[in-house]
Amino acid sequence: MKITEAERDSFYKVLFSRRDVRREFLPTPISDDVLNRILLAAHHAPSVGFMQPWDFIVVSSEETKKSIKQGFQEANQQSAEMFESDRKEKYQTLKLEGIEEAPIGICLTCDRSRTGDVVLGRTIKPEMDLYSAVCAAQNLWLAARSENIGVGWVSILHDKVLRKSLNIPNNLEIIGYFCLGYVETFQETPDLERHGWQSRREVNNFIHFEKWQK
Ligand SMILES: Cc1cc2c(cc1C)N(C[C@H](O)[C@H](O)[C@H](O)COP(=O)(O)O)c1[nH]c(=O)[nH]c(=O)c1N2
Repeated sequence: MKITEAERDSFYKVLFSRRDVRREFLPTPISDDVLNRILLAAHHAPSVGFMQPWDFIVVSSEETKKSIKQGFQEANQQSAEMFESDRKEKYQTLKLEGIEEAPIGICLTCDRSRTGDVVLGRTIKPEMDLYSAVCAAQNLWLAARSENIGVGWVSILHDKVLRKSLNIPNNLEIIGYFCLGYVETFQETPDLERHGWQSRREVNNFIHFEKWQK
């Protein structure tokens, strides 16, 4: 199956207009059909040895979101302390989650023993299963964007908060917690760039030919 030029352009449009969303969420519900398409897209990510090591825990309960939000607030305070003066002040002005505003949260986990101990492709580099689960995260993010749904990855959370709130067994690795919701608009530039925290760097600085160069 060949991709037409128009389809290619649509794909890049989705990819380049994807944003990490924390503040623009609308309360509009996400239908089961839409959610299922997004989760199916995530499930079609590549995975080492075709392990498919992921689970997706879909959260819509306000009470659960509240307990996760509380965990975020604690972790965020702790995180702010790690930055020096000016940076710390700036950090405290950033909005770094949309846990309660987003109609749906999804926690992505990785079952490192899903297909046994010895896995094709993971024999030498054991972290490959975690990377596979992250591929599912990216698929989810892009599929959501193609549905005009914003996604925000919240990693300022201790695992124990998610384990307790979502009943996640200790043998599962927690990859991430994602906030999903329709948005009024997708910003053109990342939040961190618009708020002067970090800008996009020039891609040519990171491309090397033949050998790595300083
Ligand atoms: C693994 C991981 C973890 C996080 C993020 C991303 C990724 C990949 N990002 C989002 C991040 O800040 C964002 O992707 C960059 O700023 C670039 O912006 P766009 O995603 O292009 O909008 C993120 N953002 C945020 O507000 N709170 C968070 O806890 C996190 N955590």
